[in-house]
Amino acid sequence: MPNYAPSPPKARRRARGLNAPPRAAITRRQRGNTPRPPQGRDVVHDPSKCPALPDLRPRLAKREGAHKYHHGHAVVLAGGPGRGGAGRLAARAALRVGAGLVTLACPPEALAENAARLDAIMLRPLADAIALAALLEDDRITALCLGPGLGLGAATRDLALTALAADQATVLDADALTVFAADPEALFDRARANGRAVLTPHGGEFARLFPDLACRMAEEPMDSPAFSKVDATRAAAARAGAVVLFKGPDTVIAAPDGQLVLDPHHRERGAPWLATAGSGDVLAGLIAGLAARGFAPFEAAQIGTILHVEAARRFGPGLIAEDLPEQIPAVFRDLGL
Ligand SMILES: NC(=O)C1=CN([C@@H]2O[C@H](COP(=O)(O)OP(=O)(O)OC[C@H]3O[C@@H](n4cnc5c(N)ncnc54)[C@H](O)[C@@H]3O)[C@@H](O)[C@H]2O)[C@@H](O)CC1
Ligand SMILES: Nc1ncnc2c1ncn2[C@@H]1O[C@H](COP(=O)(O)OP(=O)(O)O)[C@@H](O)[C@H]1O
Repeated sequence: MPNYAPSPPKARRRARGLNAPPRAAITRRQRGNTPRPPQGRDVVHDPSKCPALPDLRPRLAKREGAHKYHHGHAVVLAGGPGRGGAGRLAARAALRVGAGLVTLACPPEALAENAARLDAIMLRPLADAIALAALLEDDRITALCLGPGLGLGAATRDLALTALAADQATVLDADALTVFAADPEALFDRARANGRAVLTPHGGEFARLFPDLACRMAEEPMDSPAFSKVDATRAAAARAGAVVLFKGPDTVIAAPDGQLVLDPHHRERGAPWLATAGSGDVLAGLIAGLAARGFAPFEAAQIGTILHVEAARRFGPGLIAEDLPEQIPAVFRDLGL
């Protein structure tokens, strides 16, 4: 059971290392005497106005006269019987965000369960990594999402490595990250070669893939400035050769080339109702859907994060993960699409 009693300062700092609070809550002493302002390629959006969204309006709109394949085909891998909910949430999000087609690929024994739950989302049996490699030879498939509900066995590892050997943009989340805890370099080698991967860890997953960076974030600064979530995310992206979206109330997104954005919402426009099971699966699906539509991985991660928070804020209290994809049409309407 989590302990909500006031914690002693050291334990509180350690907790912050894995899921840092907004920087406003970090004292000057914790940051060290020379906090590093955003520099170089850092981009920090206006938190209250989300200026990125109006700019994106024409690009998020569906082109007149285009057919479904012009908007890309996202494939989401789902888990076995009884474990398909996470994949279905991701697939629903990918479809709502505008991918022209979305296919849920699941172990053959889970077909009946998924068939009973899906209509607009297509369904396909996928036995193993060999079958995935064959599926991804179809170059009309433009993005892949895997991890939610997949489990922590060798099969998930094989699926992730196979996905990254293909040409599609690939979003890896949840079990597809945790399964590499013992040898993250195996994941990073393939992600670097792929060049179009997005990793979406929460604090626990980040610490499994980048334990040294998580430890540095948790350390009390002595003589040098504190190592922040921004620093850690940038270092992680460079190491992994992938876009890293480090989730939380203060989401940070970094690309391997040093580009970095903070979630524009995290201070004035927070969405604490997002702390609910499955909301991360929806985010992974939104990013995959946007990547399928042709957005570059770093951009898909940014836009997906913004739409995710806007959808949560639009629904408000009582939000559960299923509600998020259903809010996307309203968010699009708010944008004037
Ligand atoms: N509706 C569904 O079908 C859902 C399925 N899910 C799937 O269930 C499987 C296992 O999920 P788990 O929740 O057990 O795995 P997690 O890796 O999320 O949680 C395991 C442990 O990690 C730590 N942790 C979790 N979130 C953290 C955070 N933000 N910061 C720091 N530490 C954190 C906690 O100690 C937790 O006990 C995954 O495949 C996942 O995709 C979940 O996404 C929830 C919803
Ligand atoms: N307190 C919070 N405020 C805002 N967003 C949050 C908060 N807690 C979690 N989130 C967001 O909710 C999502 C949770 O994802 P994740 O931890 O992967 O959950 P799950 O595995 O259950 O899907 C992430 O996008 C994260 O940024």
